[in-house]
Amino acid sequence: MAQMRSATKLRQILADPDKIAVCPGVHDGLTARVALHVGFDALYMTGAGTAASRLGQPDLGLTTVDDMATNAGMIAGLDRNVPVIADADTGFGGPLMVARTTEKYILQGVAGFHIEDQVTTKRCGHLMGKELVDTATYVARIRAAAATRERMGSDIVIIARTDSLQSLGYDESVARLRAAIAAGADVAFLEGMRTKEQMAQVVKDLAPTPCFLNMVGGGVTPLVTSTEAKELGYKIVIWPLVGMTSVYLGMRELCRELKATGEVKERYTDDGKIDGGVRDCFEMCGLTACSEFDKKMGGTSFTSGA
Ligand SMILES: C[C@](O)(C(=O)O)[C@H](CC(=O)O)C(=O)O
Repeated sequence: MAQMRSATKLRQILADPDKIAVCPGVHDGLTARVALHVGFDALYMTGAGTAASRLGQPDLGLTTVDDMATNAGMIAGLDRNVPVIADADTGFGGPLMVARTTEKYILQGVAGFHIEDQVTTKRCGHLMGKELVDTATYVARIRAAAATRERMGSDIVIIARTDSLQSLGYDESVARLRAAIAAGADVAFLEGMRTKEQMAQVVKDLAPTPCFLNMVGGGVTPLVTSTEAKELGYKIVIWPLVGMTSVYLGMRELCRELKATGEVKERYTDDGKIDGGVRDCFEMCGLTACSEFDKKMGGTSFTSGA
């Protein structure tokens, strides 16, 4: 049976008045596997986490389109039933480059992606000193993405992000989002909101276009629960740093333990099993499914178990 495209699935969530896509941020195969295992309807591939995990660098526009598209595609391929929304930063250049970016994201099986109006040497939306391109340049990026979607017969969800709140204020940001919607964006993302009033207002001002909410721990936007986000009218809420923060804290804890004591003690579940040991991690990544597939296909690598 043909599988429904992940973008179509994401569109169904957007169209369902009872639903909101709650997306943990993931940045690699393992963080994506954990999020899938816990059971989310959609995932978010964070650019910040991709820069940190693949390059060991902060979110300053250092990743290339191939860093991002390859990472997004690997994550999207782990479970094609779960749509992946991926960060596409500025689209990585002018209209021609944005078209290439869009094509790559579509071919990688990404369900939705966001493009913003920062200059190419962008930075995290929650840092100070962001610089913007003008509205015409921004709209050309969105138009190029929409034209590429059309040319490829794709229904990938285009999310227009604006970073203009910081320097140009609310009214100009809403005007930019309206212009992006007119150019073919499906979803609006006002980055760096500072008050709950703004968070409520933008949903009303842009209705019926669905809105996207970014919950960054330690960022400038007040954090609300996913239930509150839904009550405010948001259709997608991302928690982009879930993967990056947990790897950072977990890695730091175990490194400190090893440095201080010369060993890392086993962790146990409540029922006394080793937690997070080698077998657990491999199972998380599909060990049993791999060995069963091999056997079913007539392979012999796992006849004596694994
Ligand atoms: C959403 C975001 O684009 C990301 O890369 O995950 C970042 C998150 C971050 O750097 O804190 C952003 O908000 O710019």
